[in-house]
Amino acid sequence: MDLLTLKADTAKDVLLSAAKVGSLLAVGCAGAVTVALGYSGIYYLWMGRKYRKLPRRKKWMPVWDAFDQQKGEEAFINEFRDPDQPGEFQTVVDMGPDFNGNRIVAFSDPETFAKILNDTQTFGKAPNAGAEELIGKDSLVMSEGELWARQRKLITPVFHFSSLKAVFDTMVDIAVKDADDMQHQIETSKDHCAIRTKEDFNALTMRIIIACAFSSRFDVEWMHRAWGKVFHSIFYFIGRQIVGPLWNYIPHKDAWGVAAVMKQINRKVQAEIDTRRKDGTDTAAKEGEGPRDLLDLLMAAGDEMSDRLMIDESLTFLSAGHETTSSLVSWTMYCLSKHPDVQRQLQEELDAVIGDRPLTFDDINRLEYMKCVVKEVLRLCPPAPFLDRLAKRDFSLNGYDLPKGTIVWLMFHAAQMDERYWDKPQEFMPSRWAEGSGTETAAEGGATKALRHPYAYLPFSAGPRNCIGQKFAQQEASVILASVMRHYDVALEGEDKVMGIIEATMVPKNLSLRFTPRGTCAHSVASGTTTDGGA
Ligand code: HEM
Repeated sequence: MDLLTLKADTAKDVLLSAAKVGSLLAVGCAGAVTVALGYSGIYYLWMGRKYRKLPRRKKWMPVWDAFDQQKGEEAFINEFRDPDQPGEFQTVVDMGPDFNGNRIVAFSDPETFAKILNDTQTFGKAPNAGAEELIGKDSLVMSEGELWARQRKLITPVFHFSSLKAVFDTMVDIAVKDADDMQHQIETSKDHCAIRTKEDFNALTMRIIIACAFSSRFDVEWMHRAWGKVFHSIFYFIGRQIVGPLWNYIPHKDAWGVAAVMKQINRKVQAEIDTRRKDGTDTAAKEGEGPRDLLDLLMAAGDEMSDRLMIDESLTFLSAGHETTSSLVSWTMYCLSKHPDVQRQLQEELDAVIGDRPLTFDDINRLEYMKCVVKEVLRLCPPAPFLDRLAKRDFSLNGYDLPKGTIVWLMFHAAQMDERYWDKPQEFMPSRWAEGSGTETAAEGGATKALRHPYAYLPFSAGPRNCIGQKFAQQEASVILASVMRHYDVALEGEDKVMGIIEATMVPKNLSLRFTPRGTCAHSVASGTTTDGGA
């Protein structure tokens, strides 16, 4: 009996002590969190005084935009319009704090873009924990300083003219096969049309990058679904910024789910590189037996590149190489569906330049009107509407002295829509790019109109860190457009509910397009908005 009482007393004591320790820990943690929050608050207010002279955005916290995706990119940039001159944009706006506490300041004028993009000592890449994990912090896109410079030098030849020429036939084969699939759908559907959405163009550009960069060695359907999961999950990237690596262990599809998919993608790319090493195909490419694809070129680029870097660059090709181009193709098809006369002019050019024979590499350069159409789409609906940079030291811009740690946003889309630099910026006018129209920038070899500024048009950014894959993307978009538009008309399916929203790029939400053989569908090319320049 005594023994039992003793045992019960001991158990009670243990429970009481555990409860005491527990409450002490809870109080300790709460205290630590309060002190940390208090300290951050004071620090934030202290730093905030450095931004007080800046014009503030009406809705101050950019954080809410991430949760408020439905309003679309156009509504977002319209908030920056100058209230007194609605055709122009405010050149500088204090956006408020980012998720990690850094203050965001948005700039919208070309002069400032030029200063920021060419000063890599002051403005570095902005931190993006999720993206770093996805494509590696040492990859060309994410790295900085000497590591970046070395990689840029090594990778530049991968996108040389000769490489683009080498992958041209592969691009054409895949685009033609897709156009043939459309024909099959048209013949078998009761409406005699083929329907395409943004997802379909996404699968197509994924197929092309997997063929050009990895000799079709990955399962396209799987890769398309896997990247789709990652890109559609904005909360993964927000969660990683706020919570850090612990976010990857939270049992939710936008946390652990995305982290697991990214690991699988990584493993597949690693396995492909290992296989090439084992089979000796990397050595064959190095010894001049002819590289088959972009990964071979990368592996032949030099022994300086570790396996890890090779994987990171391959992941960059896969991610940057399909989502951006599919946005460009989707937006172009959308604009053509809204402007039947532009569509007709493009088709007439395709007939005149290519006729009935297969598309060749030289044709792409001769399709002048198509180039104008693509340039205009990149101005009006840019897949990369803005960029961010982190200030590595104190800086002065637009008459404001701002501190190290500021995140600067470069609002390319705003400058591309600003009346100070563009005639009727709201209108889709491919003809503004025609030679002799006076609107080409100096960088493109044309005359610079007083109205224009070379940094008022930056779909691929500019300066040392401009897009290395821009020629590849333009070639790919041209091949797809030529292969489809020479045979089919495009029209919107149903009402126009399309709006640009930001995922990994700016994508057309609610896009559904109807393709019919040329001239067979009265409402496709014969109706709709009528002018090059219509609203
Ligand atoms: C329409 C298609 C594309 C658009 C609009 C686009 C846009 C951009 C932009 C704006 C940047 C600058 C990013 C920054 O500085 O933060 C960039 C960088 C980059 N892009 Fe593209 N891109 C496209 C297609 C491609 C393709 C097809 C590839 C590769 C296959 C590619 C690979 C890269 C790489 C590696 C960088 C980083 C360059 C560096 O930091 O040195 N891009 N792109």
